[in-house]
Amino acid sequence: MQNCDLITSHPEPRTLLISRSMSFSACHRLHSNFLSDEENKNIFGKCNNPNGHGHNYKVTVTLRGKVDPVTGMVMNLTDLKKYMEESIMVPLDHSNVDKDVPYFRNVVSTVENITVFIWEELRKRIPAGLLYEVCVDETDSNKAVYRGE
Ligand SMILES: Nc1nc2c(c(=O)[nH]1)N=C([C@H](O)[C@H](O)COP(=O)(O)OP(=O)(O)OP(=O)(O)O)CN2
Ligand SMILES: [Zn+2]
Repeated sequence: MQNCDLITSHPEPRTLLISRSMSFSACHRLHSNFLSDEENKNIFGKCNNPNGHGHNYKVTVTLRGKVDPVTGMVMNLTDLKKYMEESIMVPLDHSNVDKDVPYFRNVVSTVENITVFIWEELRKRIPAGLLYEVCVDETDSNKAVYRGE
């Protein structure tokens, strides 16, 4: 047995988490079509201002899977980059989330719902069972994490 075999040999392929991050900029307004103007103002406060406001969102996508013994990869991170560009950058970057993204026509653009939207978009593209977690930082203080439950 050679030295490199000693390092990598294991009875079964090892299971790891791998992650990639990407940032996008967008504006939004917290507003529910199912509430009155007064209720919207009471619940969402300054974030209900009709002029909207913007964020630089940071999204981290984590996959969980077995390392292919030949390639040494759970998934090629360059492929993950492509899936993230299609799922995050194309629909959301430099958008007015509430007006430009049909999903948010009747869904409030909270960081929770944006995180679920991104999960659903990624799920259409990433091979079954690999997507583990989507984390969206809306500000330095506010974030949401979704694992598909
Ligand atoms: N559960 C949620 N609550 C709030 C969300 C959200 O997405 N989910 N979003 C907002 C606002 O849109 C905004 O993004 C953050 O508001 P806030 O934390 O009040 O931001 P500040 O600029 O005041 O940040 P400071 O940390 O106070 O500087 C609100 N709530
Ligand atoms: Zn906001």
